[in-house]
Amino acid sequence: MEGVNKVAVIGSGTMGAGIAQVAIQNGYSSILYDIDQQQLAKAKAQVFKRLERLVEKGRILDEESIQAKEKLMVTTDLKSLEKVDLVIEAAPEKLDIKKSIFHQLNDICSPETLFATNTSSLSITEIAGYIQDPSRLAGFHFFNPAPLMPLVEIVQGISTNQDTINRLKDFAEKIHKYPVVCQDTPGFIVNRVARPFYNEALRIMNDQVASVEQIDRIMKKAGGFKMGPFELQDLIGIDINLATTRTVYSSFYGENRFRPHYYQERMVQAGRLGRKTEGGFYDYASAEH
Ligand SMILES: NC(=O)c1ccc[n+]([C@@H]2O[C@H](COP(=O)([O-])OP(=O)(O)OC[C@H]3O[C@@H](n4cnc5c(N)ncnc54)[C@H](O)[C@@H]3O)[C@@H](O)[C@H]2O)c1
Repeated sequence: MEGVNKVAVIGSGTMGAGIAQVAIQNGYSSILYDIDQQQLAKAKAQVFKRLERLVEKGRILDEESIQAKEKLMVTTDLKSLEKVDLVIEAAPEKLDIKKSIFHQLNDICSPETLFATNTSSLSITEIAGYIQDPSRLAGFHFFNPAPLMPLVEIVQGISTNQDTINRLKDFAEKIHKYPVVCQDTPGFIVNRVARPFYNEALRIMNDQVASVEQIDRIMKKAGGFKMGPFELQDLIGIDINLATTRTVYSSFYGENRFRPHYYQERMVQAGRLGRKTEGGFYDYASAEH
């Protein structure tokens, strides 16, 4: 089977914009699709700005930035994905949204198209069931920020075939990521390991043992983490993080060690989702954080 030449990314939010940037920087013509025209324009501007910053810092040449920009197309028309070789879906972490997207893509794309989902915690096996041939869908899980984080988990659902895994591994290497193949278990590897990092920090904060700032500082200074659990929740998006915790918890049939903390839900109810809303556990509108 052929390799990947043309890529589409579904959803132009935190992850989708970053994934599209990675693809165009590595020479892949890419279509970035979203239902929200304004968000698409914002994502395109963000990607262009990040490329320009890389030129300023001397990390890439001006010519490379220009070439990358030329490879990005944005659209709100799903039918323009007809001729792509690989679709990476990075829409919100809601099963019904992903279901509707893959149902439509199943009819739009060729039977050779590879399908990948960037889901953090939903079942790959279940999502694969939304297309006619579930063997050609796998998880392709980037980490935030996608242009910087080297790891990609390639998640094999029960029906995913080896050819799909091999083609995704090959693509991951071509975009200079480090692929790790794992099976379709709740939270895969990283998000399962990371649950207590967030949950226990929320409990410590809510029990007034230490403040948000203190916990982050201790985890960085004493624990050697690049970011503390609250800074990381703000970066990821508190809604996205809560959705992941909920799914891991229910997928393990309510195992207590994965139980979400209600304070995280309160933050979502308050609309404080983190950096994307200019406020979460920290404020971003005014502060230099
Ligand atoms: N945020 C993270 O740190 C992170 C890390 C790894 C994986 N993920 C996963 O990546 C996916 C996207 O997360 P995100 O943080 O980028 O979300 P986000 O909320 O930042 O962006 C989602 C985007 O999808 C768009 N969208 C909504 N409905 C759509 C539809 N029907 N079709 C196409 N686009 C639609 C929205 O307009 C928005 O631009 C989720 O599955 C999430 O679990 C997130």
